[in-house]
Amino acid sequence: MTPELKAGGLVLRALQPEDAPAVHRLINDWSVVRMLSRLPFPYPRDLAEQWIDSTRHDSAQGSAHHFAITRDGSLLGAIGLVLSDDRRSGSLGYWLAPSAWGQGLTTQAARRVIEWGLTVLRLEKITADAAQDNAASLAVLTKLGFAKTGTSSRRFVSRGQDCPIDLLELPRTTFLLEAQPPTEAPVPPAEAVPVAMEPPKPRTLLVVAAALLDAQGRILLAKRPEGKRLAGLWEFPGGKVERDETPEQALIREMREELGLDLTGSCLAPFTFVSENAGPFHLLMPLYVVRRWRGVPTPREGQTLEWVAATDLGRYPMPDPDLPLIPLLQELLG
Ligand SMILES: Nc1nc2c([nH]c(=O)n2[C@H]2C[C@H](O)[C@@H](COP(=O)(O)OP(=O)(O)OP(=O)(O)O)O2)c(=O)[nH]1
Repeated sequence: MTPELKAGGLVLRALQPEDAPAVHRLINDWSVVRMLSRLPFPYPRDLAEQWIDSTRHDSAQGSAHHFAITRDGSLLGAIGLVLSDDRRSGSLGYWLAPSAWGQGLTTQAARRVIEWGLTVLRLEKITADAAQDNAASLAVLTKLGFAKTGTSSRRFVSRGQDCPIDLLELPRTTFLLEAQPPTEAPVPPAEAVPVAMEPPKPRTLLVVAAALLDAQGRILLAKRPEGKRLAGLWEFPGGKVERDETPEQALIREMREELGLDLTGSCLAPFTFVSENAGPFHLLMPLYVVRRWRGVPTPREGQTLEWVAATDLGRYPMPDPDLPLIPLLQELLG
């Protein structure tokens, strides 16, 4: 299913039948239609209804995800990812009403959809194309890190002619490596910065996490909320170790802040650790196994919580560094 995503002040959500009048009004504009290859001009009202229906069907099948781009409840445009048959790549398409142009909104919406596609859907790359005279769209794609892979030509129904198009591609690694570091990542003290102008080394981020186990041996996973880095991915509850904390103190604090649990006096059994390149930083994450605590896990930071059997862990999209933990936990709990 197509989730709701947040991007700055924008809400990206599945299209609804009630959107048809607004979709029709906004697309039925020469400056929009002339850049969309398959649509006629004038754009008939029933095509808007048919298109919305088809997006809902695609979403149920998982073959494509189309989002209405909305701000304060008003529809401004749409953006979508059509997946390849093997579901390893997605083709990005979008349109925005002229009244919303020039505010960076397409870039904002596209960045969030791309991030979601590359992390939650685990796509390997995103492709896109644009008419060569669509300078605004090509600028957006370049800003997002897309690189031109070739050219082609396509029939534009509204223009009644074949037009040259640029083909572009954004590999998963490019996008994830260019992601901004989290704002609260520790900054090395000034005296530790070498004077020589060497390229900056990846910073190591120390994060503690817990595999909380219930009486049936299920593990508590938390889905990262919209607005955070890696939103929509499932993780082991935990967080960054502050400068003056031990990992165990940090874990006790995080469990209280995130889940309302009291772990003081509980056995915090070190299980294993992750040491992985996580894009903008290097992640060092000890994982503790915890079977006893006081309180009932309650999502206090907008997360979604689920108790998951070890055998089902693979069904929950997780950050890359967590993947090796899955077979280890399955072995522990098998
Ligand atoms: N808690 C947790 N974090 C993980 C896991 N896997 C993984 O890559 N991480 C990353 C995501 C974050 O970049 C970082 C955890 O930091 P955090 O949860 O305290 O902070 P955050 O980025 O959510 O953001 P913020 O609260 O500082 O805004 O470690 C995991 O299984 N559990």
